[in-house]
Amino acid sequence: MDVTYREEGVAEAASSVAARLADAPARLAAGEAALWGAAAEPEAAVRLGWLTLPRTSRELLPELDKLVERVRAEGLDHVVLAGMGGSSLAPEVICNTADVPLTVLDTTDPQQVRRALDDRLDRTVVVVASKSGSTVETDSHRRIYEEAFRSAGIDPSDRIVVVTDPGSPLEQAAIEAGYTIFLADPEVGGRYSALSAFGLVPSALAGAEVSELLDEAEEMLPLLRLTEGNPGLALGAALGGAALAGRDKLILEDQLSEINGLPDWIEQLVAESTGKDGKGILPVVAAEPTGARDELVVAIESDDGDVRVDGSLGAQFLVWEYATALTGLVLGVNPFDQPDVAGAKDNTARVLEQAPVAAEPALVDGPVEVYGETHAKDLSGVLTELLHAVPRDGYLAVMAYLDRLAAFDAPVPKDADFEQMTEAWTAADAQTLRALLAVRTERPVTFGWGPRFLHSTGQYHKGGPANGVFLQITGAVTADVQVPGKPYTLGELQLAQALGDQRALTERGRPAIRLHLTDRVAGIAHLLAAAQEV
Ligand SMILES: O=P(O)(O)OC[C@H]1O[C@H](O)[C@H](O)[C@@H](O)[C@@H]1O
Repeated sequence: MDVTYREEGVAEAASSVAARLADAPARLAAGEAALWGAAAEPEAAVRLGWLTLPRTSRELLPELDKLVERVRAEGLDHVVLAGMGGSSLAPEVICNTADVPLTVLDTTDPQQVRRALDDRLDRTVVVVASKSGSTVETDSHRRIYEEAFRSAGIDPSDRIVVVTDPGSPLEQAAIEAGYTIFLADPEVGGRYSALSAFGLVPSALAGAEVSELLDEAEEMLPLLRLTEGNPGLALGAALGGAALAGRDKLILEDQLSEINGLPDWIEQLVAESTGKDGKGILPVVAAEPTGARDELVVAIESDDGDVRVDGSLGAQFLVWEYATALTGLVLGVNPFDQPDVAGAKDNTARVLEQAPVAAEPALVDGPVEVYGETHAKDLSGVLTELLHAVPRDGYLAVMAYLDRLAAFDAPVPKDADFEQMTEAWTAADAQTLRALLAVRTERPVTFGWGPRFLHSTGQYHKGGPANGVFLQITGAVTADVQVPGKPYTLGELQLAQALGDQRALTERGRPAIRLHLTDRVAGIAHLLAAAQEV
């Protein structure tokens, strides 16, 4: 694994924190929880298990091999993973990189959940992954799949595999239901769990060679003890040193990498670990560098950045975790907690408990309703206003509570080639808004699918520097899905999550506008057209 500084400023920034990090490798190797200060010590004391996962996770392999064999023998070839944040981001990268199919359910969008349910239920195995065992999205997916299996005459205990921490409410429910259970190491936090049962179980079921990941990570262990030639130290010093020097927007480039989708995983790790106490590093995924003075560009396997990081996927996981833990040390934050995630969750619960109040939109422009404080007269005016509201050192976050696969439903001309298909998908994709707005501002524009991002950048939005401006997108639900045993549907939960987060943001004085698409397809087209008029 190699970490190369390609720019003088980075080398200087890294060396400016070298003294502070000098004894960190030895103290980390000794598992010293006091490294991050007295306030963080109790949490750190039960959060350093990731340092030994390349060895300890091998215990899982025999049991996992047996499960994979059984599932194959039964002809179950559709693997669905229900899990949020740390419980699904690593398997997503592992499976994309290994080119094995995995359906990730980290959404409350009824349309997207229906897609998964309608896909080969008779050949589906579902991994329900939740460390805490109490995450509402994952609990809903479990209930929905249990009912779907039963209605199809399938015994859920033949099809549901649970990954959770010992003693969680999910473990209890799984024991009662007779599900196959993999217990994870409770001394590993969610976003540091790539090489634990959370990363390995779904990936192995989907067909990835997970023991190779452990080999790749294990090769790093001796290097991570060194003060010279330690890739984790080199990366942590660059991230932390650059952030202290004002370069706290981390542009992640992976266009030329054979690892597929690592920036989404890094995004959660860095945003949740550093974005708190008004400090932190904002990861920016899928964006072009703009050359702004607060940017640090890290490129995976390419020369397109200020820092170049080369290495296998298993090595990348461990080295980024190590680097992030050190970055927390440099910034003076606890890299193992997520103090501002709970607020949005509490607000969601409150919204669900209240009788629905029909709020009046501030403005309606075609199929798009605008909620929140605005003086604009139309949609492009709203977008202009938001862009102008971004502070000099700030960012705009676009958050779409929609079906992330909907763009692929866009009609493509008959006999279309790949380029024409891509054009049709891009024109129907909410993500395109990010790129359209990015060319109209000097500041970074991020994009997240809701509620997925709530378990990732959501922490930074609320806990990090107060310089974000927020644009939510929600959409009308035409075919909702009831959550069995709960008084709400997925559509209601999804909207409550958006409203809950909007409240959490506005309570902190952050500008937050919600655009509601009364017709999803027409709404996206209208919104993208409006962005082009800005
Ligand atoms: O694995 P779970 O307990 O379901 O948690 C899933 C996610 O929930 C929260 O949002 C945390 O902030 C994340 O770090 C975590 O990965």
